[in-house]
Amino acid sequence: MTARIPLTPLTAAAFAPFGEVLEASGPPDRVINQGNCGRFHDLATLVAEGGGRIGVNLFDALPRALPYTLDMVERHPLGSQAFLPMHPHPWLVIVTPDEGGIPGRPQAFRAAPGQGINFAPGTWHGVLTPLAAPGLFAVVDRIAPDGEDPAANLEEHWFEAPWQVVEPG
Ligand SMILES: NC(=O)N[C@@H](O)C(=O)O
Ligand code: NI
Repeated sequence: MTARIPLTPLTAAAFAPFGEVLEASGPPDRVINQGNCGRFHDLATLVAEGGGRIGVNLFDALPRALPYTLDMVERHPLGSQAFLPMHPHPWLVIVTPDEGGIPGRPQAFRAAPGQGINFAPGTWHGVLTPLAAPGLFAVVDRIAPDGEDPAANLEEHWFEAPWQVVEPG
């Protein structure tokens, strides 16, 4: 029997050990543009160490279906990574704690439409996982310096036995 990970709602509190949730909830930090816009200010801690710099990318990812087979997680020791959906659908965010350099039990969150996330450096996570098309995201992460070994900022862990991310209940 494959180990099952039930989906839970994405909240800032639950995600806090792994990074930040970016969402326009509650009153804005600032009202700008002659009162026509609410600014939710400075929501993510962006990190690019080791000679890298912060950059903005677009990811167009194929949608996945539930139950979702999680066979690998990865992490980026030198930089943060933010996933900002450019679509109105729920999507999947998977993280695990680090247990002496090895991923622990995964946690799977259903991100609501309008919720983005920022992984702190070194956070074990599943790769970008939309649940509907278009799987279009802005991704703000570390751009490596020319000539850097791709392994410098990408560590992968393949599970001996995959996990199944399932609907709760
Ligand atoms: N490989 C890449 O740029 N994306 C991954 O880091 C990911 O988390 O999707
Ligand atoms: Ni990543």
